[in-house]
Formats: sequence, C-alpha cells, structure tokens
Amino acid sequence: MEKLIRKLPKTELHLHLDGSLRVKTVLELAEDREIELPTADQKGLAEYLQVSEDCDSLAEYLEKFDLPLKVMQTEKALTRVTYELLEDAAWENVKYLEIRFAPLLLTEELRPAEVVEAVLAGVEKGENKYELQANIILCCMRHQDPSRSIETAQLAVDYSDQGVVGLDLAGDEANFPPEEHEEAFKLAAGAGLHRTVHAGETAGAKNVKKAIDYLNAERIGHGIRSKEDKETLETIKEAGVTLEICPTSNLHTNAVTDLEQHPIREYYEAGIPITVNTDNRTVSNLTLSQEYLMLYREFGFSLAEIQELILSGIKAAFISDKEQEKLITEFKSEFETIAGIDNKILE
Ligand SMILES: O=c1[nH]cnc2c1ncn2[C@H]1C[C@H](O)[C@@H](CO)O1
Ligand SMILES: [Zn+2]
Repeated sequence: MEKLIRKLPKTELHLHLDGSLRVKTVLELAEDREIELPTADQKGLAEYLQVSEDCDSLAEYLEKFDLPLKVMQTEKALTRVTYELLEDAAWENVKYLEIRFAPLLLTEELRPAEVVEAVLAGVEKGENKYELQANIILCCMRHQDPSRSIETAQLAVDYSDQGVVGLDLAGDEANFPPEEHEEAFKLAAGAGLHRTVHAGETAGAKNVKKAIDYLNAERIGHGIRSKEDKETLETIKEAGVTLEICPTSNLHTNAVTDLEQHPIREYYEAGIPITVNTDNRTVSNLTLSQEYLMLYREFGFSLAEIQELILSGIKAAFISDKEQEKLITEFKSEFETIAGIDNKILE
C-alpha cells in the first residue's frame, strides 16, 4: 500500500515553503552565511527543526520557523529551497502543488519583489526538470499590522500573471482575529486573486465564518473546529468552501489532542469538500504519502476514497476550470493504470 500511495498522482494545496526545507540544506545554507546553528550535527539539527512531542500550542510550533527563515534571506537560497521542494514533491508523484510563504518575513536583505521572483525562479527550474506544476500563494501574517497585509496583497496582484494565484492569512490564530485584514483580501479579490485563510485551527469556529464572510475565503486552512458551530458548517456548505486538512500538523500544534479526535472522517462523511495536506514537511517530518497512508491505516480511508480526496484537491485548486478538467482526466487515467480501479467509483 505504501508504494502504491507514493505512485498515485497527487495534489498538495497547503504547504509552507519555510516549514519544508531539507535539513541538509539548512545546514549548508547556514554554513555559507555563517549563521550560528544549535548543532552542526545533521541528526541533531533534524530534531531541532522538528516539532517536539511536548509542543502544546501553535505559538510554540511557530518558533520552528525562526531558523529556516534566517537561512532563506538570499535569492540563491530561496531559489534552491523552492526547487528542492518541487523535487521532493515530484519524488512522490505530486503533480500539482501550491506553495505558500510570507514574503515580508524574508526581507532582511531583499526587496519583497525580489523574494517573490527568487521563489518563482525555483518553481520554473523545478517545472522544467520534473513533470509537475506549482503555483504560489502569498501569506499575510496575523501578528503584523494590517497595512503589511495590504502590501502583501499588492505584491500578489503584481505577480498574478507569473504564478502567484492566491492570498493567505497565517500565524498565531488565538491572539489575532482575521477581520482586521479585510482590506487586503478585498484588494486581492478585486484583482481576481484567490483567497484561503488559516482559521478554526487553534481558535473557534467563528473565525472560519469570519474568514468566509469578511475575507471572502474560498478555502480554509485547517478549519477543523468548524463543527463546533452549526451556522459555520452551513456557511461552509453554502459558500462551497473547501477545507485544507492537515491531520498530523493538527496533532503537532495540539489543535487536536490525539488523532482519534480528528474530525476528518466526520467532515468527509458529511460531504464537506476536504483536501489532504502536510502543512510543513520538515516541522512535522512528513511526506504527503505518509499522510495518506496514515488515513488508510488509522481512519479506514479506502483506496477509492483516497483517490476521491486527491481529485477534491484538483477541484479546489486555484487554477482555471479548463486546467482542472485536464488534470482530472490525467489523474483518472493514471489511477486506472496504477491501481486498476474502475473509474466509475470516482465519478
Ligand atoms: O499551521 C499553521 N498555522 C498558522 N500559521 C502557520 C502554520 N504553519 C506555518 N505557519 C506560518 C509560519 C510561517 O512562517 C508562515 C508563512 O509560511 O506561516
Ligand atoms: Zn498552514
């Protein structure tokens, strides 16, 4: 099953660049720029970059991004880590991915536009080498002043014809509400950019409703607490919003205390559109295939259901209907070849 899942064509829509650096690369980039590391030993560094067993909040989890952000402050580093992420995705047959990061956290030496261009260069390099497509989502950060979010939205608009497809709001949810960033999301929507918002992860369902009502979110990052409020669930259904579910990450941020508490199966059964994602590959020491394997083993998702979840990722992707249709056709044909599954199951 493990091999089979790795071979399946996949999509990943919720993936942070700064949480997904290779450990060896962090080591090399730090050496290049003489950045002090907690340890020079690769195994020790891997442990340092990963979230610890006893992490008890999202705020603590977010500290894991400090070191990766430090080593990513040059064009060369940004292009490299982006390219490597595409390479890692290609290794497990992720055919379409959306990579997100906050450009304004990467401006120690670069201008925001240079940050975006360096990442886009990495995407181009990866797309030329591997058979996959990647688009970019720019993150506004909750703890920053709303004017910084407007700046991020404008940047996304400026690069919307070069592979930036959406705007996100990330960071410490419990302490910063979404509605303050309304103007940035209005700007993005007005220019035809897509919107996704981290909400209902470590704060209540109301944040999900606010993200949809105020920020016009088409997708919600996590949204696992939506079930706490009936009205929120109705809004999700009415607005046709998709939840970007990242089960292991939710365990690591203590958004759920154990996997049995995770509502993924419940949402799936209720017909809420969901996708499966890693969130942060390095912080959670995780691949997308491992995440699907966990769903198969722990939540009883069958192969046909896994394929349906993968296709749900295409339907929620920030690409045109025509591109979605093309990917769906390709995926269905690959599913058939790989698993010999009757496509009727997938209709
Ligand atoms: O799971 C998350 N919730 C909220 N914010 C997050 C999560 N994972 C990463 N981030 C933050 C930390 C990164 O520096 C930022 C942009 O990728 O997004
Ligand atoms: Zn996230």
